[in-house]
Amino acid sequence: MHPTDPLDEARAQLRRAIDLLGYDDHVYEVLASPDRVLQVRITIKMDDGTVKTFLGWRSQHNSALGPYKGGVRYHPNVTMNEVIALSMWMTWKNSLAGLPYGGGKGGVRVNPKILSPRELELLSRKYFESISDIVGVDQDIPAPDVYTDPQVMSWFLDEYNKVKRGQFFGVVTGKPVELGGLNARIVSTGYGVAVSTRVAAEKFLGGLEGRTVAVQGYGNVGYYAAKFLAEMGAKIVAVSDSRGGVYDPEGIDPEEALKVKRSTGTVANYQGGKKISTMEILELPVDILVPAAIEEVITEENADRIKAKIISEGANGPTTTAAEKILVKKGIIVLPDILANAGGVIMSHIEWVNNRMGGWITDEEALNKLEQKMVNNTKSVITYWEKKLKPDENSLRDAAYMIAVERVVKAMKLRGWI
Ligand SMILES: NC(=O)C1=CN([C@@H]2O[C@H](COP(=O)(O)OP(=O)(O)OC[C@H]3O[C@@H](n4cnc5c(N)ncnc54)[C@H](O)[C@@H]3O)[C@@H](O)[C@H]2O)C=CC1
Ligand SMILES: O=C(O)CCC(=O)C(=O)O
Repeated sequence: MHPTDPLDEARAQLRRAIDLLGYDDHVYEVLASPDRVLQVRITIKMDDGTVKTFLGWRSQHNSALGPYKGGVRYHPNVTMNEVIALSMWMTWKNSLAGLPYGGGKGGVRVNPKILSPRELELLSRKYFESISDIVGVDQDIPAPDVYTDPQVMSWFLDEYNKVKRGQFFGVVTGKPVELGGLNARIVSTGYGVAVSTRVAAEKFLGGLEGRTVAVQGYGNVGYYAAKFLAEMGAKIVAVSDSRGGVYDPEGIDPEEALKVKRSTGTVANYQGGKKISTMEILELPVDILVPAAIEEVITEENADRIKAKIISEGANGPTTTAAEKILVKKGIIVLPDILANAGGVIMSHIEWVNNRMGGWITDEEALNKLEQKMVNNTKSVITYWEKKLKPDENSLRDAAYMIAVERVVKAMKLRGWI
């Protein structure tokens, strides 16, 4: 599925940061592998009476800064190495965001779209029961990722509370409001992408007003990124999902595109404009490109044909290391995933703190906090890049990684681990 193993990509990024920071090889060795990966077998009885087995994983990469934190992905192609890579990216994302969390991630190799609601519930409960010994409010806190949502989080929470015989509402985030979640969590990753993009557009494009945007992937992150970017004055001209996309230079209404996706299964049926493939969307003549679907879509093969001036990574790992070298040469600004899509986990942290305090923060307060953090973090990464690196040789990812890795290494040293 991936041109290269995502774990190789994650390690190449780490290697680069370690070299730029001038750290010894042993620091790379410590961080190149997760602390622990648990593989679980999930067997369920399907509605038709057959018995099916699925594999799942929870990878805990590093906990120097705090409990492991990161989402759970349900996808037919997910692999253990992908989950490990995603958990490593969580370590850097949480560190860069200044959150008191380490990095973790989970995955189940399944196509949830073909499961009945009962089958999905059983699978979710069994997965969480199987990992319940290594997760916990102060240990490892899962959340939603691709094809998991607040309902799945509710089953996770309930299963954990049954197994542990208690009321541990902070064991997962991204829950429905009735179970201690925040409505703001749903919009938070896409909102964060939009805020970070706005800051970058102000700096590099003279503003966001009227700037054209293409969004690949129209799920939680892609839709809300499109919605908020449009509200901030940008013009959405292309959207796509796994079944295809649409390009209309006259502009696309994000709400209408969502309605079309909900009623027909894909945004490709949006009326007007022209149909495009989900890979063609990456090469359109737009100001801003938001990959918000899966890993490794911007590669050595297509990087040279990318015309956007800013790429804002809603997805985790959409750009390969080889592709990024080409983009840097072309002067394209890449807002790296660990910066641009941190809004979700920042909001998760607000939810977790609120659960632990028995608090009642409002969505408005939570979104204001999120906006502030995204603005400050984006500005800090850009300033670091301008002051300490060579913008014609180094990417913003280099700057983001250096800040993030340095914090983790300092914490490991303080704790006497290295
Ligand atoms: N949900 C969250 O809070 C966060 C998600 N992310 C990342 O954002 C990305 C998207 O996640 P969500 O929006 O949560 O997932 P989602 O399940 O809500 O949506 C995924 C979207 O991607 C599309 N898609 C799947 N395969 C595709 C392909 N090959 N080409 C084009 N589109 C494809 C799907 O049709 C769907 O529209 C993932 O990389 C995820 O790890 C990152 C940070 C937080
Ligand atoms: O909110 C969380 O903890 C999960 C976020 C996540 O999985 C991600 O940022 O990729």
